[in-house]
Amino acid sequence: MKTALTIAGSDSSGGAGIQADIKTMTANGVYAMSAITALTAQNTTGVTDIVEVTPEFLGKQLDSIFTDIYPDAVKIGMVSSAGLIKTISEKLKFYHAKNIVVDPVMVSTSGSKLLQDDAVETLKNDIFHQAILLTPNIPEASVLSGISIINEADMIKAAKIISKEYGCAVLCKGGHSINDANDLLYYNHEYRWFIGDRVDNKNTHGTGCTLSSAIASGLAKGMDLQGSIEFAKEYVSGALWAMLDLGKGSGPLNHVWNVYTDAKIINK
Ligand SMILES: Nc1ncnc2c1ncn2[C@@H]1O[C@H](COP(=O)(O)OP(=O)(O)O)[C@@H](O)[C@H]1O
Ligand SMILES: Cc1ncc(COP(=O)(O)O)c(N)n1
Repeated sequence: MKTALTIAGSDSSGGAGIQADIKTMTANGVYAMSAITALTAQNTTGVTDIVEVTPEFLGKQLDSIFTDIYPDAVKIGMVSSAGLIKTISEKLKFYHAKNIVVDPVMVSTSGSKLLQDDAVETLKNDIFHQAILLTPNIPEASVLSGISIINEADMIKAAKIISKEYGCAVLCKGGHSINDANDLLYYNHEYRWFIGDRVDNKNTHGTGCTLSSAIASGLAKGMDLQGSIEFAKEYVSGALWAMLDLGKGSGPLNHVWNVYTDAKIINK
């Protein structure tokens, strides 16, 4: 069985973060492991508190994982603060981690800050150049490129700037755009759109986490980057189409829509 690791924060409501990643990897036939950066007290309406682990403890989680069950791919999500990012960077280098997908999580759908302001520079300098792919959403791509993004041409411009700066592929996700949910991949002077019809579903908590961990699952299974993105986009669209409706706010996706094919039965 192929293996994947998520380095991210825990979401007590199970829709985003570590929980979304483990569900995604498992539903797609990959053995999932986790190194937790922070615990969030969170539900579909918002985040009420965050407790970070220490960099030392995060380092021990990563040592335990890499010295035993080596991951075929690594997904990085909420990393919270500079000290934790430094530890992640050192350990990934030390263990020659491969197929690293970085979702530069900054703010939750519900509006809470998940990355400290002074940690953005550390994330850029210490992690990005180790990645095969960065998956910013539109607000994150805007912060990282320094340009405002209001249309698809801006998405291309922003992805190009980020890709040139860090020497890796960039997938600018279009979930926050007013048009269809089209995602833009830029790498090596070339770009490609991954087209997705917008699903009319207010429950989008965890879409970004789910997409990046599905991409990591594809890479772990030996698919190439574009094949992994195609597969991940289909998986997220299916999880939205399944129309799970839980919680009082922006609810979670149905991560097992592809395992139990009758969505009506599992949504009961
Ligand atoms: N309503 C929607 N219908 C279809 N796809 C969506 C919808 N909202 C988001 N997506 C897709 O979900 C993935 C995550 O995108 P996005 O929501 O922009 O990320 P984030 O959760 O990081 O803000 C992307 O592939 C995006 O196109
Ligand atoms: C622990 C954790 N990690 C990531 C997200 C972002 O997910 P979303 O943008 O869908 O709120 C989150 N809400 N919580």
